[in-house]
Amino acid sequence: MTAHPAPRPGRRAPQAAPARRYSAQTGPGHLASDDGDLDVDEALALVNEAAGRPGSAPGGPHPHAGGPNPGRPDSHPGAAAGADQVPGGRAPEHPHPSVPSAAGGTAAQTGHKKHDHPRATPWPEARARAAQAARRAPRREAVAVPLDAALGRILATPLTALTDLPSFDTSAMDGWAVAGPGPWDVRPDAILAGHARPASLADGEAVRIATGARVPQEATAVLRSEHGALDDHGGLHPQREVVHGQDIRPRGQECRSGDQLLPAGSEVTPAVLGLAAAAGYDELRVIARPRAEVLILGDELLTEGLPQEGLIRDALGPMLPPWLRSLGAEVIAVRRIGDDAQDLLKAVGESPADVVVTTGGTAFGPVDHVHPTLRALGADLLVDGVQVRPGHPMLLAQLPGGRHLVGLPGNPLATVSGLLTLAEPLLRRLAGRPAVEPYHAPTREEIHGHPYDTRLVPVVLRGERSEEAVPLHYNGPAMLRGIAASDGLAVVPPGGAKPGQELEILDLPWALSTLSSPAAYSAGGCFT
Ligand SMILES: Nc1nc2c(c(=O)[nH]1)N[C@H]1C(S)=C(S)[C@@H](COP(=O)(O)OP(=O)(O)OC[C@H]3O[C@@H](n4cnc5c(N)ncnc54)[C@H](O)[C@@H]3O)O[C@H]1N2
Ligand code: MOO
Repeated sequence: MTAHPAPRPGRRAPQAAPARRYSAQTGPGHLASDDGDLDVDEALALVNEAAGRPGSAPGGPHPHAGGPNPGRPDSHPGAAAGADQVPGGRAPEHPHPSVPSAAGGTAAQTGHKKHDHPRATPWPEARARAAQAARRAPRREAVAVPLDAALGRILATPLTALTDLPSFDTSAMDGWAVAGPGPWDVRPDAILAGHARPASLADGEAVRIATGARVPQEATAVLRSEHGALDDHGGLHPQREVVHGQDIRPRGQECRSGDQLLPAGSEVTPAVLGLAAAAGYDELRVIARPRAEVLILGDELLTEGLPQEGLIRDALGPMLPPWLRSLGAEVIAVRRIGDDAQDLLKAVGESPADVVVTTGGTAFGPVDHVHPTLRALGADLLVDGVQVRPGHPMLLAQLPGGRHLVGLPGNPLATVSGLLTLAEPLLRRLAGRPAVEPYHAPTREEIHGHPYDTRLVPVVLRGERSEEAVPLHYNGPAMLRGIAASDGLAVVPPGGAKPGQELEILDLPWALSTLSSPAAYSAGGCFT
């Protein structure tokens, strides 16, 4: 993917609604820091401050934020908007028939006033609640890790120089260290990088020196090899004017011992690793990663081979762990639970994870055990359904002890929707990572909307500066074909979007990395 348009300023999170509670459980939760390390919020505030943006939670007030859900309908054809949809109203170019959108207008236009899921939370508020849940979670500890394990982690303490840099006066060039005005008598020895303190240099003397070597205290300049000429008697003559101090890097030029190089809350990038090593670090104190356990539900899932006899391949076991890691989590286990209520209860109840992520079983079918499990455990339902398509049965609960459970719907694109809506803000915050700045792009085509719910539609970003979002086919809840070829998900407000309308774009976590390329689009265009 190419560069994004300039991101819009961050937005503030609205006040979260009170949690719906299965039983009288009190959430734990504080983030007060009682030692020198910063807690996650403090670190985030610092990073946001350094970046000149207001403290923001993902999915703050949203242009399409609905008010409280008006009530329960008997039924409405708009529910079909959760089914396989065709952006722009065009027929999909694939052999499987799609259900055409029945939600081509706003709620007012279609006469629908109610929602089929009475407790569903508006999409922007669901994101804000997930971020807020992380703020109330038990404080994340700081851990010391060796440099080679710190990549991608978040600094729990400022990176403070443990030494002056450079730590001695250094030659910036290969040439001669000279003392006083030339010509100079050249000494026979040479000073190389890594050598201990060099012999002193008398006025009128020069000595060969390598880049990075210690400059003798008496040296007044370094003359580059290409700027000096040797005569037959060992005399060195400058070929151009020599300025006092030239090509000497004085000790402490970059920093003094104790200087703050980076604030707490910074992400450890390869460059930060290099800086930390140069500044004397062997290990870094970083925010502990939230531990996630993935529970894959469903008796119909195969882990290898071709789908057969009504069984299908598990698409989520391979997809979720790397996705969760890219959001800052440590994935401690991926378990296949099947459709057994007791197994699920035991697995969730005994999980040592900070965040249990389940797939499937969120709806109300005969073997959908997530709700009964949460009820049995006395969990607080923070989000129970979201006004978003696909993925509306997704949920977020706080388990006793302050752990969280993200219930992702089983339809694979609905799973992605749940990941971006609930898991992303929760894990990002728990991991101490700053919220991603929202950005927008105009849609090239009309995109049909759901009458009341937000839609998340896979798009590619076109144009030299990725300034235009092009919706992709194969965006049905059970399909991954569109998302696999996409740069991100467009947030389509209830009622849909007209050509040219600016839409928020949710990045995929790898979209900005070197893994990303617009090749999927340019390779054939069969997805749009
Ligand atoms: N009566 C209603 N039924 C359903 C509704 C509804 O509102 N009323 N909502 C539908 C929507 S929308 C979704 S999304 C699903 C959510 O269902 P669950 O979370 O309970 O998921 P399952 O029923 O277990 O599975 C749904 C679907 O996804 C397939 N699946 C599950 N796990 C995987 C996996 N690991 N890899 C690939 N595919 C997976 C599963 O086979 C089903 O086809 O509920 C609708 N029903
Ligand atoms: O439409 Mo469901 O929400 O398939 O995800």
